[in-house]
Amino acid sequence: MKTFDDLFAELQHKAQTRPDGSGTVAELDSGVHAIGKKIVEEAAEVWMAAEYQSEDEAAEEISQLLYHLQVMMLARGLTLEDVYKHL
Ligand SMILES: N=c1c2ncn([C@@H]3O[C@H](COP(=O)(O)OP(=O)(O)OP(=O)(O)O)[C@@H](O)[C@H]3O)c2ncn1[C@@H]1O[C@H](COP(=O)(O)O)[C@@H](O)[C@H]1O
Repeated sequence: MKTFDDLFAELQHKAQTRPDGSGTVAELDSGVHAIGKKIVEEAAEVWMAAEYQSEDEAAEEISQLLYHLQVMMLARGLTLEDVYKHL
């Protein structure tokens, strides 16, 4: 099973190698403003799923929010350590 750290390493690699067809590369190219809007959209989906949908659906929405947060970290040049030091 993929962990948060595994996904971040995968996304870092995608950002560096920029493979064709990568949604991550496309999202990074869309910029911080667009990524921020995606985070807000996904956060709302987490809220709605947590209130009205199943546990699995809520978990899926949370995974998508975590993904977009990682894309934002990459867009801003942040590492896992930069974030973890605040936990
Ligand atoms: N974990 C994710 C992941 N979670 C969410 N998403 C993106 O978030 C979208 C989900 O949003 P919604 O369900 O709200 O669907 P949507 O609003 O219709 O989506 P859009 O129209 O906005 O694309 C998906 O379409 C993906 O674009 C993800 N995209 C990629 N990953 C993983 O990231 C890695 C790299 O992916 P690529 O860069 O695409 O190769 C792979 O391991 C993927 O599994």
